[in-house]
Amino acid sequence: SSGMKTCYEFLKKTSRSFYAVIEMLNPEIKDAMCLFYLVLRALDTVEDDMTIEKSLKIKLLSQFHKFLYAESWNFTKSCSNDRIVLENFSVISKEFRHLNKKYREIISKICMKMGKGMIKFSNSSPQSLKELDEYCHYVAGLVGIGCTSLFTSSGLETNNIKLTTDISNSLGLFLQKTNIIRDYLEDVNQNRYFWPKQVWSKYVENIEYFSKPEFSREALQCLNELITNALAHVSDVINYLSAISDESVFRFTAIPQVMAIATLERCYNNVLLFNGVVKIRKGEAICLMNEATNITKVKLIFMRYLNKIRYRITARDPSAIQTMREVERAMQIC
Ligand SMILES: COc1cccc([C@H]2O[C@H](CC(=O)N[C@@H](CC(=O)O)C(=O)O)C(=O)N(CC(C)(C)C)c3ccc(Cl)cc32)c1OC
Repeated sequence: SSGMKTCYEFLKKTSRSFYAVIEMLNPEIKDAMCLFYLVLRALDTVEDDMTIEKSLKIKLLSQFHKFLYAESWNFTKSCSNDRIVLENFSVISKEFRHLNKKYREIISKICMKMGKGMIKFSNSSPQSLKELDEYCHYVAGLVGIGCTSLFTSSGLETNNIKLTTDISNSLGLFLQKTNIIRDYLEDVNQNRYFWPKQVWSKYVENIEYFSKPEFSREALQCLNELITNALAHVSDVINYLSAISDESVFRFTAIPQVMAIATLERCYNNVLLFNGVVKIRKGEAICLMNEATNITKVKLIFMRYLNKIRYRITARDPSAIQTMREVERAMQIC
């Protein structure tokens, strides 16, 4: 339909690389996944927009799942780069209402839970590793759980006994923690602090000090501790991908995960993260997209990056033993 074509245009504008990945999906769930992504992007845009007055933001987050059924609802007061999905939300929600009921129920339930979780963290960022897991569950783990429900309810993935809520949650946490680790400088520059205080306060008095050269040793120690925490999810990621049977679902799910392990490896013990953005090169990303076609190749990709991290672990790093343990545990699964 023309409405769906417009939605794919929105997807292309909000995330070129993810647009390419969704394009590969089985036609049975392609539209549902495109709309799921756009609806989540709209919700995330509300949460991210610091110009929206607090009480209005809380109302929007708690009501969001109902806007899916509010025919003409749009939000024109956002100044975010992704405001296009809010200003044209009525186009997205119209297509959403044409989806099969089983997909609509999954998407609206995830939005309701995510909105509630975002409200819970609207006044304070995660203070501990436990709160970081809780926050990441709300903004990313629920996405993994929602995607898994779409895969299984579509009939494309039948052995859903292995695709449990817990390991689906881990896929989201692995991606979100990698983004939080990678985006240290961008977030701190916007006064957004996702690195838990209980961790960074072991190394410095103020998280901004990590960008000062005289604190680069402490910065690296904190960075390596957070990367070690993220690596604990790798075994769930590999177990999840091992249980996928549909080829297009496999690629759609595996590509972001291999990007994440490559990003974590680039970030490990890398002081450049505190004064610039550490991203994998375009060429490497394209290679990874083409390589992540089956579980054997994905295990080899993970082994390659886990080995590169292992060779860079230095004995004087306080997390060295824990990092080695997580890397070896992950390598055993691969
Ligand atoms: C089984 O679970 C999944 C299977 C496949 C893909 C994703 C996951 O991958 C993208 C991949 C993506 O969107 N990558 C970005 C690159 C970047 O963010 O740097 C992009 O391509 O723009 C991603 O990052 N997020 C955002 C969250 C991490 C918050 C979940 C995301 C947002 C909405 C949806 Cl429907 C899906 C995803 C899954 O979710 C875990």
